[in-house]
Amino acid sequence: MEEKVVEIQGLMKSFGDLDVLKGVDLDLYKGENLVVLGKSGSGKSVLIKIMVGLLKQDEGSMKVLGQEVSTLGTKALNELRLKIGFSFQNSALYDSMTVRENMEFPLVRNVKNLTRGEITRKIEELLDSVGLPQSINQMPSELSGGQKKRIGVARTLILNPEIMLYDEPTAGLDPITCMDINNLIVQVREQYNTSSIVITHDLTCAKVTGDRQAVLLDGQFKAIGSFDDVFAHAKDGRVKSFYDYNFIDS
Ligand SMILES: Nc1ncnc2c1ncn2[C@@H]1O[C@H](COP(=O)(O)OP(=O)(O)OP(=O)(O)O)[C@@H](O)[C@H]1O
Repeated sequence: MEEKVVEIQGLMKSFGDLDVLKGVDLDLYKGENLVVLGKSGSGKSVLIKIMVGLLKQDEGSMKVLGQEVSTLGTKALNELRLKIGFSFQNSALYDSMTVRENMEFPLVRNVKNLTRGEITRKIEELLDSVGLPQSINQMPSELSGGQKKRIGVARTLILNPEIMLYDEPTAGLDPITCMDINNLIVQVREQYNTSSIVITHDLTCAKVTGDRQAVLLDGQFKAIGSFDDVFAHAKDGRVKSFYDYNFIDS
């Protein structure tokens, strides 16, 4: 049987009168790229925050790597978070640090007893994987938006996460750079054997990167499956309209 790295069952979360998650069920399998689609305000970030223990659900279960997140204490939660790589929408590089310093930062903070040589080798290997070995001494301000995203992904990978979370990875990029980032997401899974959740509004990104698509609508996943199953044969009008309103270059 396929191993589940995330298991979500009956998850509910409200803020006052606002019911955001109304019984969410979803599994992420080891080694898969799962795309989460949903319009703005549908609860995608709330779901991710519950996954990394920044918010607690009202009801239901969120198991990550076999552990019920809401029951974890600070130490166990910090250990779990180290296994989850979060690639932010704006790439979240420190502007005052070079690429090398940006990459070193999570390593020095979280991994003890690494020699200078080991740190440099690791940084060079990852910059190579994202196709930017020459950028090591550059400042973020000298990089394009797409290059910053690549460095952001490389920095996230430096702690060998088991799960990658990509938040709007192609937002604000031109179509060719979007394709580069989509291909990078596919490559990362193959090269590092990560399991990933890709949050996006971009259906081309969804199609290229996702093994499965999950559409969050009205507080629940209304459709989960392959791109064609979810969209080509969409029965729910709201899932279909999500497709119809997006440009797709297929
Ligand atoms: N801490 C909070 N307190 C109160 N309401 C919140 C809180 N966090 C989120 N919400 C509300 O929950 C709803 C879902 O928000 P969420 O950020 O998950 O949306 P999203 O799907 O990630 O949207 P986007 O695509 O725009 O990022 C929104 O109506 C938001 O205002």
